[in-house]
Amino acid sequence: MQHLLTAGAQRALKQAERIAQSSAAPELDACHLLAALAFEESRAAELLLAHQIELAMILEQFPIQLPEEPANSDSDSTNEPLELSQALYHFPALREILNQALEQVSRSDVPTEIGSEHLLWGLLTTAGSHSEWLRSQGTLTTAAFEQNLILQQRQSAEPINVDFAFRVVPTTASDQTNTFRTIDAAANRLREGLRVIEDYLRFTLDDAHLMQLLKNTRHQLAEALRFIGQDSLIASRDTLHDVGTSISTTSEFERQSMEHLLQANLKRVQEATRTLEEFGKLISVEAAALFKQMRYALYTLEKSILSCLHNQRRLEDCRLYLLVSESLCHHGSGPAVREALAAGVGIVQIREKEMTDRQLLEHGRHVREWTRAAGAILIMNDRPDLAVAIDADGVHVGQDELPVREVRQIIGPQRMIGVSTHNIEQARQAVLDGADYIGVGPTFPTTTKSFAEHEYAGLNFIKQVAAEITLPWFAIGGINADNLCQAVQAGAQRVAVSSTICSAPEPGQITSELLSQFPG
Ligand SMILES: Cc1ncc(COP(=O)(O)OP(=O)(O)O)c(N)n1
Ligand SMILES: Cc1ncsc1CCOP(=O)(O)O
Ligand SMILES: [Mg+2]
Repeated sequence: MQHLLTAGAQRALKQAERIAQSSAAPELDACHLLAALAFEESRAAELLLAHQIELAMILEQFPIQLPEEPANSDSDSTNEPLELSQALYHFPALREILNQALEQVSRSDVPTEIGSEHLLWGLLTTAGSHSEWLRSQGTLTTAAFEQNLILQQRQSAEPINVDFAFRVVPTTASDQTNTFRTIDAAANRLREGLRVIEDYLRFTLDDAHLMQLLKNTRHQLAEALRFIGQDSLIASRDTLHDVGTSISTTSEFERQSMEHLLQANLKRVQEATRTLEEFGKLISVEAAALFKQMRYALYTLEKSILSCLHNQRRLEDCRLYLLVSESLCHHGSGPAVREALAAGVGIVQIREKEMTDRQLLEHGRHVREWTRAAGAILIMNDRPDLAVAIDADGVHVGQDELPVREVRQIIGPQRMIGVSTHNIEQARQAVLDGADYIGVGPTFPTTTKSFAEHEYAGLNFIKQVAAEITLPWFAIGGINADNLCQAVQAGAQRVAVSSTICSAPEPGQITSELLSQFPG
């Protein structure tokens, strides 16, 4: 069977060769490929960034010198398919890495070409200083990597491709100066806008995860500007004669709220990256590619920040989340749900594993009536289709169930999506995927759902999430009136329980007891 390499993987291999040459290395080795993967716009680069590994860190660690000249797009043409056997022949020093990449591809249940992400997998799983270093950095582990790989494959994101074919290099001195001048102004706008957003994330939202993502964008800007040339930018700057500095609209000085200010700056940075990308194409394709990556990252960041604010408002009064299962309730789920609602539960999930669809539909419609009457939120577990059928407010999905983007297609833009998470990487990913809230656990041992011993995320996971995520989240798993205070002390502002309320002889009374333990 033939195994082909994607255009991205081919580009990375060729770039690795160029890096080995410019570094005056006796031969191509793994660290050159690592730098090439981070350098090239590729799925591997996205994965590295997702795990907080940047090109600058690689350059600091390994004796690498990047080529001064950008890659020549003609000689690096990647239109010809490249077979693995050819790659093994041309790059014998990378044989083990290519073989590992092939092994990872063979695990996929759909026919897949060997992409840059598989080369990165090869780097991570072959022995050497490159893999030792990779594992010691950021959050990259083989498990986390595989998880992300699956997510990337599921999302099958189109590779971001800058339109190199239309590259027109400015020829006159005046065109060159004006191009650098435009880039300089846009870079300053971007830097300033990023700073405003960062300060908002730091002092108002207090979200360390989103702040880190924004910081990554700032580093990327510095990296991209290296391809442009700082000296040319400064030399071309002419603020005194910039007609834009004297034109201002009153709207520039009006900010009705903190959120308005935030949104204006989110738009500002996106516009600036677009200008950088377009004018950057005239100077450096590498820089243009990085600007494009940044623009996409900023769209995702905007969505994550705004969704965080929106969902904080939606779940403001929800401290206690009840997962109701008929089999756990002594007197039937009806009395349990109604009593818990009367005592102040703000959100109810229908979690039934045994009911037929017809039963679920009928039961769901009843719970919908009770929750609506109480002004509470109703979530359907596992089943986006039934969430729509009973007009629930949302659906909750686990790590092995439909991903957020598929669920969104089924339930529409208004309903909420909750995602279960069992470690910090999953929690960060759920925020970026567009979850409206996350379940965080299991916190304590539980008999309601089986977990292997090692799967107990415990209070440490609660602490990690509390330290960096402000999208609403619920600590879950084995929480009762005796241990709830430990979850709260670890940083949980919201908790989800099932058996503690369902199996209680007086569900209303235990609900009040749990609620009374939240501060304020
Ligand atoms: C709020 C909340 N958090 C976590 C879960 C668990 O979901 P999942 O992992 O899909 O397991 P099941 O509940 O479906 O068995 C949840 N349901 N709710
Ligand atoms: C569904 C689920 N997901 C993580 S822990 C858990 C069980 C929650 O039930 P209980 O509150 O009875 O432990
Ligand atoms: Mg589930």
